[in-house]
Order: sequence, then C-alpha cells, then structure tokens
Amino acid sequence: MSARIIDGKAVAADLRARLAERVRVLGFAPGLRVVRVGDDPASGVYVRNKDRAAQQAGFNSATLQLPETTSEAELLAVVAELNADPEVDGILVQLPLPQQIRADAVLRAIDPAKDVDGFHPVNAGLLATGQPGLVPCTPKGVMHLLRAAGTAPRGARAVVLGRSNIVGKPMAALLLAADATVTVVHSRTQNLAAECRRAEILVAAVGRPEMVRGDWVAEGATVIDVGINRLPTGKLVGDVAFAEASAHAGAITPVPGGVGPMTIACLLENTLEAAIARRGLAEN
Ligand SMILES: Nc1nc(=O)c2c([nH]1)NC[C@@H]1CN(c3ccc(C(=O)N[C@@H](CCC(=O)O)C(=O)O)cc3)C=[N+]21
Repeated sequence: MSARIIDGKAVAADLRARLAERVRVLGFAPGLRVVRVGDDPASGVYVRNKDRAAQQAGFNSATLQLPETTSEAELLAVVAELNADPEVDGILVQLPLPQQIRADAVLRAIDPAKDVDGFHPVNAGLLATGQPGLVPCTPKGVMHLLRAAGTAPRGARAVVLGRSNIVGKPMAALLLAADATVTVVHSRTQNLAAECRRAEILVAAVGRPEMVRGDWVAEGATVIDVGINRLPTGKLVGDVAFAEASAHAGAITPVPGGVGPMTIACLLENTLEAAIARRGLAEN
C-alpha cells in the first residue's frame, strides 16, 4: 500500500482562511504577543511563519525579542505587563528558555485566559478533566488533521509515542476525549515497535529523527508525525522514516508540511477563542 499524504499546509491554509473570516465579522483584531528570549534556532522559523500568518488573518500580532541574558524577574515583569494589557488576548513565551529562567515559573505566571499555548497548569488540568479551556496548539492541530484525513478516533486504537507536557500528554487527553483507546509509549517502554504496530492511529512525538521504522506501522494506519528534526546535512525530517512508513500506512503526514503549519493555525484559533471569551462575546 502507498499511503495518502495528509497535506497539513492545505488544511492549515483552510483553517486560517476561516479564522480570517471570523475575525472580519467580529470587527476587531485579536491581540497576540510572542515573547522570545535569546535566539534558539528552533524558534526562528516558527516566529517568522507565525507573524506572517497572524497578519494575514487580521490579528494584531507582535514578537517581543529579549536578550539571552534576561533574568527570570525581568521576564516575569514582561508577562505581568502583558497580563494587564487589555489589548492583549494571547501570550506565548517561546520555549526553550535560557537556563537562568525556570520555564515552569514563567508558564504559571501567564494569565490562564491568555495562555494560547495551553501550557498553564490550569489549562492542562481543564483538559485532563474534560472541561473547556485553551488546548495546546500542536495536539489540537493533530485532531484537525485526523478529521481532514477522515480518520475517526472513536473506538480506534491510538498510540502516542512521547509523553511531554507540550505534545504527548495533551495529545493522549484529546484522543481519549474523542473516545479513542489510548496508549502512551515512551523511551522506557519495552518493545516499542510491537506497541506501535497495534496502532490504528499512531502519533509520533519523541524528537528523534526517523525513529519510527516501516515495520512499526500497521497496514492502513493513520500516521501523524509531530517531529521536526534538522539533520547535520540541513535536511528536515520527522520522527517517522517517511518512505518506509508510507509503504504500510493508509495515510501519513509529511515533514515539513504536516503538523508544523497546523501548530501555527491553531495558535491563531486559540487567540481568537481567547479574545472572544475574554471580551464576553459570542459568535452567531
Ligand atoms: N511556547 C512555545 N510554543 C510552541 O508552539 C513552540 C515553541 N514554544 N518553541 C519552538 C517550537 C517549534 N514550533 C514550530 C511550529 C511550527 C513549525 C512549522 O510551521 N514548520 C514548518 C516549516 C519548517 C521549516 O521549513 O523549517 C513545517 O513543518 O512545515 C515549526 C516549529 C513551535 N514551537
């Protein structure tokens, strides 16, 4: 079998167009502020793509660039200012942060109502308990991709490879909320390949280039590759060996052009949701 390719770029463009239309109807520009400390290379492309997407969809978006030497207190002061600014609906502090700053302390300082990354413990807890809140962008984007691929989670065996707070855990919670039978596997799991081979939906989010081989993929499975790894050669690859996996999967996301663009579109979706909720508006 040769898998259908799930076109994340197209699904993201479609979502962004629908968000732009909702923003137009609402008649104001939702405010997004991204805070970047230092210049971690993983964040560079992301910040540029996000700024362009936000402007095009009618958002009021800006990136605050702080020096690598910024102290935790200084960053917390910036967050407090953004929390207090009525024009700001969404705040995102780029990770990773320099080592003198405790990421957990910063994430906890963001107003949960403006936490468009969905990383605040309040939003994580709301998701874990099945209550409405802001949901992390990457797993939210994966749910959109499954819908676009025609893969229904209900009753399906889903395996999530990776257990980070940013992707793995919220991904498992979303799949569970959508009635999948969810298994989370990780670096200490015995016989990873066999566990993955049981999956009808396989989400790879470990950050290890091409770790998932062809024989880890069940015939006809839907494979979602969250990894974005740059090889020493400069080539961008996912956590899945794409060519091998495509020989078994029914549908698969590419890297680039899969989950990455969805993360950005969902950041805008979250910012719009936050703007509507914070301002006490309803859409009709
Ligand atoms: N608080 C926080 N939230 C994040 O969501 C966050 C972060 N920090 N720090 C950095 C990572 C990285 N990240 C990406 C999102 C989209 C693409 C993306 O759109 N990639 C394109 C192009 C990639 C390329 O050409 O280099 C693609 O996959 O097709 C990449 C990377 C979000 N991150």
